[in-house]
Amino acid sequence: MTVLQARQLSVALAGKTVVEDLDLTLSAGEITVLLGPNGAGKSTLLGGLAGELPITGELNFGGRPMTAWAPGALARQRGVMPQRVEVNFPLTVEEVVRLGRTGGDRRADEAILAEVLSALSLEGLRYRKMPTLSGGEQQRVQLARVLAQILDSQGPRLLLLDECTSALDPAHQQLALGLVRTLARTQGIAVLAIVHDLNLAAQFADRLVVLKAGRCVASGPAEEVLTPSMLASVYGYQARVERLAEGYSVIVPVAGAVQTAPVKPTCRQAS
Ligand SMILES: Nc1ncnc2c1ncn2[C@@H]1O[C@H](COP(=O)(O)OP(=O)(O)OP(=O)(O)O)[C@@H](O)[C@H]1O
Repeated sequence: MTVLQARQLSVALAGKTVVEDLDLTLSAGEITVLLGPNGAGKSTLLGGLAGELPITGELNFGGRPMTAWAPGALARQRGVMPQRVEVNFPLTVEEVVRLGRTGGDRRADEAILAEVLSALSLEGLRYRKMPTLSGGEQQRVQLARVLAQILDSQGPRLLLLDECTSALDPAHQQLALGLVRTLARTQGIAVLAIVHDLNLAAQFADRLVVLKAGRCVASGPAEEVLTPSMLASVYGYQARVERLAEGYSVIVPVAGAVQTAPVKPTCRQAS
């Protein structure tokens, strides 16, 4: 089932069109990973889909134009995790996760709070103040907040995740993306996630969309899209793609392909 459909979508930033003419379909239960080099327009696209940046073109969510949705309803159906969230107020972990709840049924709020804290190994940090947490701990709290926002809603649901595992150690990356995948599958949530780690993308994506200079240059299943020629042409990255028995691929940099500029001494040597 299609949850989000964009046709000929363009997104502008500071008066400049950064993402251009993009067609995108996100389906219930699927994780679509958005790849592309730094500055390709990935966060800008997410900002456009999240309603934070001006767009042109067609954007439908749950079969209705995005603009037809009331803000309160959208908040229960669409969770957005930006790349950087700084919490400088002395809020506790549980207070931040509660921010994701729009209010209503208190018993449901408590149950969801306990569920997401447990699923992201945050129970022991529940009463800690945010500014005292490490970067990875804070990132897990932000993911918990976004999940708590939409978990018990009915109807079409969408998660937009901008590098939600960039600060996590490998075990917590597996925990977080494994949880997102399980929730997507069991609750029919459509997920669009920006992931720079190609191995995580290969492991967790049902579909990849590759952006370069604001345009989609490839899309499809990882085994079709993640090829040495795509990595070379899009990233200028020389790598092998090895298929594992587990059913996904790992990307291995080609030895000796790293180009480094010679470093010239800029300081005069002390004589
Ligand atoms: N506030 C801004 N004003 C003007 N240009 C901006 C602004 N923010 C970002 N840009 C530019 O827009 C382009 C796209 O940025 P965007 O953050 O969408 O890229 P990205 O693909 O998410 O990159 P990264 O992988 O580095 O996070 C970049 O060239 C960036 O320099």
